[in-house]
Amino acid sequence: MSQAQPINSEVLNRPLVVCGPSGTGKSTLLTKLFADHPGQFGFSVSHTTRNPRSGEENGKQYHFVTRDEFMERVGNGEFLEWAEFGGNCYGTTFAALTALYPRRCILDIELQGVLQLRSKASLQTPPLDPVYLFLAPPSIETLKARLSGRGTETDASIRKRLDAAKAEIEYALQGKHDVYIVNEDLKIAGDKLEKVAMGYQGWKDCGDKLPEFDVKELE
Ligand SMILES: Nc1ncnc2c1ncn2[C@@H]1O[C@H](COP(=O)(O)OP(=O)(O)OP(=O)(O)O)[C@@H](O)[C@H]1O
Repeated sequence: MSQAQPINSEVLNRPLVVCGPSGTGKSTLLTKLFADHPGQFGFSVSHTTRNPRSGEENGKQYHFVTRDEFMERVGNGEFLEWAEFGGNCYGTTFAALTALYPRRCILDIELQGVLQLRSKASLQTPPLDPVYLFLAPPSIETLKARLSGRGTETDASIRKRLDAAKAEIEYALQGKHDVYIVNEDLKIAGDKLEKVAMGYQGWKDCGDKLPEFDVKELE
């Protein structure tokens, strides 16, 4: 990707929401994007009710809060998305996003978070206008191979991820994202992600057509 292409500065104010099934390659591609553009992008610091682990600092890895404080913030409508896992609450506040300015905020959130963000973003003052990007595997077979090939998951965890992948792909097939990128070749997908994330000219139309997935293969 040529660095000489003009950057559309308006689009950089729009949070970039990177969606896609676990194992598609989100972390791989985002790590490269951040390394290629230091200081350009920011990840928000989430709130959690879980206890800090040794070495964790309040405000750095997480904002550590009590359940009462968390629920008060929920009641105040401060979260763009939140969920409870394993007895603890985790969530992203709108304030955590705006704190990143002028860096472009990148969110890597799951379907539940995307749905919450969709219903709340336009109600903010000023309204948030996220760009929703779906990173797709080239096929379900490849997704399964990448998940098991990573060597980080137990069989149970792979099963859970494939169930979630089914919902993610079914939602993507409804055509609700702004851009779709198929991660077949890392270099090609990385160049497209860079174009979208940097708001380079033509970013809206650089995406791919979704492969014809048979989601039954995920059952
Ligand atoms: N284009 C590609 N070609 C071949 N292998 C790839 C490609 N993209 C990613 N991989 C490999 O697939 C595996 C899954 O990638 P990665 O961990 O980035 O997925 P992820 O979407 O971030 O998953 P999670 O949401 O679980 O963190 C990794 O082992 C990675 O090296």
